[in-house]
Amino acid sequence: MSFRKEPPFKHGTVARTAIVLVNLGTPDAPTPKAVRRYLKQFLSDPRVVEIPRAIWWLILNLIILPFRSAKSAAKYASIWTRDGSPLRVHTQKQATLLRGAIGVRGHDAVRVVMAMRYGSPSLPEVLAKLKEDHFERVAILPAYPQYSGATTGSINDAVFAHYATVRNVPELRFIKNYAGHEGYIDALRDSVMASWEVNGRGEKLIMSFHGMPKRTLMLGDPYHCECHKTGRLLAAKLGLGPDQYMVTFQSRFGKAEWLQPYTAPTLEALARAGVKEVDVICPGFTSDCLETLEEIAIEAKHDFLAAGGKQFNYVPCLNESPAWIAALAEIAEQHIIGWPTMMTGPQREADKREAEIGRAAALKLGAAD
Ligand SMILES: C=CC1=C(C)c2cc3[nH]c(cc4nc(cc5[nH]c(cc1n2)c(C)c5CCC(=O)O)C(CCC(=O)O)=C4C)c(C)c3C=C
Ligand SMILES: [Fe+2]
Ligand SMILES: [Fe+2]
Repeated sequence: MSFRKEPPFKHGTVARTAIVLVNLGTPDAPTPKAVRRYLKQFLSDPRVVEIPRAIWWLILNLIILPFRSAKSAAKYASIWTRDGSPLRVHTQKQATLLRGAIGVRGHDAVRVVMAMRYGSPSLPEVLAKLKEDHFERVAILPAYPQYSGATTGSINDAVFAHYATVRNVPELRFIKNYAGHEGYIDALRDSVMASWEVNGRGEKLIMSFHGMPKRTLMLGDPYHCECHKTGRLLAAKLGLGPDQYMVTFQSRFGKAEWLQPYTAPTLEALARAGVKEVDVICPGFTSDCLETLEEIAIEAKHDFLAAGGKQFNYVPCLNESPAWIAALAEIAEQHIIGWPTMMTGPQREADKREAEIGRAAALKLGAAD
């Protein structure tokens, strides 16, 4: 086994801290070719589809990719922006704003970068660049408030796999979840209240989370529980009783049963039962993306209105909301605690002294020039 080439060792280099904001990933373009490439990588991940590999390879390559790529590309085209895929645009902006917010909190030597689990910028390329720039402490911050094996677990796999190819591995921290973090819940509450102010208040607040196969809940994945925790806390912050909100699950993929109740049929049933106005928020998505902008704000809205509903208020994702950026900074800060994050004079001096001691010891051993 050979390892990646280490950057040239230099005594006196300050060990630095980085935060990597990691999101799912998205195609590079809204074209069948780019969507196919993205879906192939995404859906080949055994954390995402837990079907025996040989059988799944046939289904994926002979059925899903040939048929789904063009259909999904058309959907992506309907939400694409001048700057690219909304998911990537928002995640990049969040990383930049988080850098500012964490700096203001006194951690001015911290670098914040974004990476994608699938597609670009890929985790291996981002982690390799941090290594090149001598970041010796790296915190992995998934863009998912609720843990699932298919999302956060898979990010961790990719980080472990990358560092398995590295000789001098940095110190690492992995943020698992923040489904109940007060700053996150407050930011969601602010979004709902802002929508209420502009659109008025619907009869029910639907909190729609991305689904997962039901089987994963039975096998011990905490995702379902964490979604309900977020839902409960958000409802409490808004003063909603149990009959004023619902937690639902969207984006079912494949034929197996997924977590229930499903978002779209629930909305249609509500419309048929006489509910005229709903508010819909997707708290598990921290950036607007295909699943929120197309599946909810376009498709689900259309279906709700077609079933007799009169007003569908889509509450945008947290995106770059100041309350969310502040929450992200707080979450990150709680996890980099104890790491050097400030470029103070004494810190620099201490680093220099430490480097001199190291260099002297290395010289003695004949391991430095
Ligand atoms: C927020 C958490 C997410 C979980 C949990 C999740 C599980 C999961 N997803 C699929 C299949 C697909 N998801 C797709 C898009 C997509 N999924 C998430 C997030 C979660 N997925 C996001 C943010 C997005 C949008 C990406 C974007 O580019 O905007 C897609 C691709 C789109 C499409 O073709 O419909 C698929 C496929 C599975 C199978 C799964 C759990 C097992
Ligand atoms: Fe998904
Ligand atoms: Fe979808």
